[in-house]
Amino acid sequence: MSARNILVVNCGSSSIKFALINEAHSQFPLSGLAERLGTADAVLHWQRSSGEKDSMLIPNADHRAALSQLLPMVNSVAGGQLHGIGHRVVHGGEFFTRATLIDQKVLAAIDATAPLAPLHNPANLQGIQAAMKLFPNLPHVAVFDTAFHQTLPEHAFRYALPDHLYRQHGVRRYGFHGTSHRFVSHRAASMANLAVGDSSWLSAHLGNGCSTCAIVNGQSRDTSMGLTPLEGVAMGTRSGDVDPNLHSHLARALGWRLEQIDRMLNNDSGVKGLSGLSNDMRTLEQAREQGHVGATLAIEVFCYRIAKSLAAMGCALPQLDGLIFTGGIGENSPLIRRKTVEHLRLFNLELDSEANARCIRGVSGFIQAYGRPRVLVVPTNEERQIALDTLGLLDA
Ligand SMILES: Nc1ncnc2c1ncn2[C@@H]1O[C@H](COP(=O)(O)OP(=O)(O)O)[C@@H](O)[C@H]1O
Ligand SMILES: CC(=O)OP(=O)(O)O
Ligand SMILES: [Mg+2]
Repeated sequence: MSARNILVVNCGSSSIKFALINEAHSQFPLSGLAERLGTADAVLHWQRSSGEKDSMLIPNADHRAALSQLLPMVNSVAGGQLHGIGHRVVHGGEFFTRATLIDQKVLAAIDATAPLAPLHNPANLQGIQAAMKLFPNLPHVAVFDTAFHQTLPEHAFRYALPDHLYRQHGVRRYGFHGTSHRFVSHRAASMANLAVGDSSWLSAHLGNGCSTCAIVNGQSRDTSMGLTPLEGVAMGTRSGDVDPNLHSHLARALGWRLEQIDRMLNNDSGVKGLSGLSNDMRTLEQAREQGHVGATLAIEVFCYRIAKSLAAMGCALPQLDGLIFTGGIGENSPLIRRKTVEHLRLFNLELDSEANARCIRGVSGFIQAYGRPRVLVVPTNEERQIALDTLGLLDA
């Protein structure tokens, strides 16, 4: 059998990453990114393995409009030979502990979990439905962010709430970004010459959504996100942890409705809310350089909360083999890495500033000042991991 082509579609909250992956080659024949979706600056970038790049503006395109531009391009590069499509799905609840072939029942289950991931599952579903329409005869596979965290021990996944809320209503911590935390912990182990099955890591996935994770012997043992991708550290537009009484306070004191509170916490908070400027870390870093007070504060809060969350994750580790930075911010921002690690002196962590500056734009490496504990920058590759999981399912 000749090497198979898999298209991976990763619909994030504000972006679509896509990659055409051939199982025999490490390079992607075609990959790309549609970003700033839903804004006037929406743009589609793509790149061939030859290095040839191009882009086009797609003003105000949503996920569906962006996909209808890129899917025919993918099919043509694959010479009409696509063997399957792997879709990132953020919330799989307790229904899905591994990659799953998508049928009407699976679509309904993804839809049913949408209220728990309002920024993501609807985008993921749009991606799946648009792709299924264009390629009705291909197998479509869902790979869930939540699946890797199904190994959390019960003391980590339960909230201190009445038992029936879990038993009857599934109210528990699920965790997200599992595909990324899994991928980077495998890479980190191989970079450090350690066995995945005998190593312990802290991982910080810092993108638009941000989460931390404790990984022991290849399994997730705790993670900062919970029932929904809102819990945990501060993010681009999401608040992360707040006092649970905030909801009733806003309702009683200010007369806010639930939808208003939801929108504020998911869309108008995080570094965007704090800075009053943007959710884009590049913009905030530039504004901070120019003395913008809100951007400066947003960056301070962002880094302190990540450090605090990583310190808490340390409870789940028998020892620390290394701290991994990944995601758009984790892979590209020496400033955020430095300011985060400055709060982690208690763990004997310190960065080498030259190594820290060098690890940007896809360059991986060790950035700690001394031998141990290690601090690593590891570009995530959710797309490759999703393709591997998709092929694994097609083989099974
Ligand atoms: N050079 C950079 N410096 C700082 N932040 C960056 C840089 N490049 C990208 N980012 C940030 O990465 C974030 C997006 O991360 P990404 O993982 O692509 O997001 P998503 O969660 O949508 O997949 C944005 O806040 C963006 O500003
Ligand atoms: C779960 C989540 O937050 O995903 P993203 O980082 O793509 O927004
Ligand atoms: Mg992401």
